[in-house]
Amino acid sequence: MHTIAPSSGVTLKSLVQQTSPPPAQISRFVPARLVVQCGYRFDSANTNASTVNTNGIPASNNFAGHVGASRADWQSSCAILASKVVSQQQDTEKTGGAGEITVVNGHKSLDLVPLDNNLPKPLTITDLSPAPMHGSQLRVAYQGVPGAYSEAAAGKAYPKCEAIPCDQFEVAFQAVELWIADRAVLPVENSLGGSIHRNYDLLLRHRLHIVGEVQLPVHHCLLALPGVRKEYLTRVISHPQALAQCELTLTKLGLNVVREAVDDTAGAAEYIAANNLRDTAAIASARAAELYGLQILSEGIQDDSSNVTRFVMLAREPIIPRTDRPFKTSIVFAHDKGTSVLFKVLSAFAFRNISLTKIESRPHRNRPIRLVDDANVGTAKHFEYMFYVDFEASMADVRAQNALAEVQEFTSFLRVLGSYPMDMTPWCPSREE
Ligand SMILES: O=C(O)C(=O)C[C@]1(C(=O)O)C=C[C@@H](O)C=C1
Repeated sequence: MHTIAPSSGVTLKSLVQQTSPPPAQISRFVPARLVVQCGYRFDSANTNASTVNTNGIPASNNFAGHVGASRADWQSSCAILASKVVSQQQDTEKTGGAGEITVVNGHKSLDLVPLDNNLPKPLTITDLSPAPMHGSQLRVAYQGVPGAYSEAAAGKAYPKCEAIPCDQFEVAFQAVELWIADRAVLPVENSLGGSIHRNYDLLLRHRLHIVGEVQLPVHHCLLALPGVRKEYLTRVISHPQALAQCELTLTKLGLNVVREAVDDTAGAAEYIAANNLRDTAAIASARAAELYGLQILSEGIQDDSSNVTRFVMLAREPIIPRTDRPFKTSIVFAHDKGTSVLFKVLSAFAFRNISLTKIESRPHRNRPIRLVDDANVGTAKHFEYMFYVDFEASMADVRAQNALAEVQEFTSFLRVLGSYPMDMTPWCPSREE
């Protein structure tokens, strides 16, 4: 796998104003984490998504339909984002607090840091120009910086790909929608930390299709600058999932440290190196240690040696489902009125001997609460959900088609997110990341 730099030099302003070609050189000051506050709706019609046709593939797959109503919508979204990004950069410049982690939208974010290496920089929303250079290699977007587990997952899913780092999950989705990348590889769940809810929400909001899955053994290390001893540490930083996956081990190590969340594991390592932080350690991969010149203080610090993260591969087009190898299908649906709807939906699979591998519920964004009046006891507030279900069958299998036809009768909304080959790679601890 190769990594490439995102299409450099395209400022958000130039994208919005459609002016002259981008400058060849961008500033060496790159945001370790440029936090873009994506409060806009990219495609408001998404939750009324596609209908299911006879082979189970969502009928609507028109590119223009993916990117909001028009290019003007996209540009005005960019203009709003541009002003937020610029004002945020100015704030950061004013405070100039390298070494400090600030809180933005409830998340810790890292300040601008000078960086002098040749590693590809993560795509930010400002890089999303729909004029990619198209080589022969598959371009695969992932969230994080080089050395992130997601980069390893991209390489496992597409061994000869060009991996494109993105600073947020949202940007990875948009990179595919805007043809900057051909695929995105994003984590959806971990065996210790559970679901990555953000990606479930984004799967619904965007119109990409799941075309595969890949499971990556995740082997965490505690990293610090060369010469730093564990006793000197006052803080451990990492992705919230990585902190969760090492929670018990960190306590057992007896470190007197605060734990702080950042956007990705390798980004934490990069941040320590860039700011020469001798009191801070990162939880990240051995590859991140190598890339950012850190030493490994402890290896295998995840609470379970068989720690594994499941990633999905996303594309603009669905793949044609087959029956000659094990397939999985992912759907999302919302309740219709009536009783025992969830039971009825799950029964549609049980009666056909189709195994469910996962069920996840998320708040129904358009209708989070339903009020039910009872004359005797008052008004009850019921939470409304979107249910995500994975089941072990291909949409080419008539059992799955019949099950979904039945599910459609009980639900107000149903979308097939993808029907794709299951990752059947045998468990092999020696190939841990
Ligand atoms: O931070 C990284 O290195 C990532 O690739 C993200 C991520 C995640 O989102 O779960 C991926 C795998 C591990 O579970 C920990 C973190």
